[in-house]
Amino acid sequence: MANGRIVLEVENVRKVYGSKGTSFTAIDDVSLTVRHGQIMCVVGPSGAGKTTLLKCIAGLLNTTSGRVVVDDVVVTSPPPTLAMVFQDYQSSLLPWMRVEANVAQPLIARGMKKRDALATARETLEAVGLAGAERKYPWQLSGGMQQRVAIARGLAYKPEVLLMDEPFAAVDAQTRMELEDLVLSLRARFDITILLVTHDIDEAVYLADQVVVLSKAPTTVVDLVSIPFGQERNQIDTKDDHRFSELRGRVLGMIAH
Ligand SMILES: Nc1ncnc2c1ncn2[C@@H]1O[C@H](COP(=O)(O)OP(=O)(O)OP(=O)(O)O)[C@@H](O)[C@H]1O
Repeated sequence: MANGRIVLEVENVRKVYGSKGTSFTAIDDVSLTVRHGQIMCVVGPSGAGKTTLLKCIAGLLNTTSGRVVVDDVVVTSPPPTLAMVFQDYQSSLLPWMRVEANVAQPLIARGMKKRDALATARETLEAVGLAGAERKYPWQLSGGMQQRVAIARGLAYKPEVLLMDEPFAAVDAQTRMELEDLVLSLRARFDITILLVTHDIDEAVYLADQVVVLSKAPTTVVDLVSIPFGQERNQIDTKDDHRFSELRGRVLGMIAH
């Protein structure tokens, strides 16, 4: 895994909002390299430019300078091999569409036949633990289940890279742990690469192969911390490992200063 090919490169990205006089430098200079199959977690103080960075990677915002390369292609618009899952699952799902239609809709928009899109949607819903919920409406599901639908929607068109922006910030602690374990299982099942922004240092250390620590704005990379737990992790043993608390302390120390 550590030797996987590079699927995402952020090269000296700088992002300045506004224009002269009222400009604000959100990102000063950030470079990252993400390899196939990795989970990379991005942490940093509030306002550190984490969402700005994800939007630049997703092709939703232009960089001021520097560039993002996904699958060897320089990003100038949303890359077809990349999907994004947001914290606010309610606004990413359409309330008047059944769950399976919510997942199928982006596939149909890309030209897949409706029947095939629905079949793929059902398969993906099964993979995120939602078999049986296909014909429900999003508002009939719990918050955690709605976020699973949003994840299925991102996964259904088989992206190379999944970007997640604080995906579990709006759910309770128990659901959060279940969703974290879902992320670990999806990495293995879909053979994807994941870049996840979180405020939760425990979550970052639990999920990541590498944790990127950002400074406050104007943002730079303070450190890149390698996490040595491999692919097999569980909420009890991994968090009981003495290295877990050491790594958490190290990351927290960098954010607090
Ligand atoms: N459209 C915009 N115009 C001007 N400034 C902006 C804009 N969007 C974000 N900013 C500023 O850029 C900085 C980084 O914002 P961003 O949302 O990327 O940070 P963040 O690390 O995701 O924050 P949080 O952890 O609070 O979610 C903040 O100071 C924010 O106020």
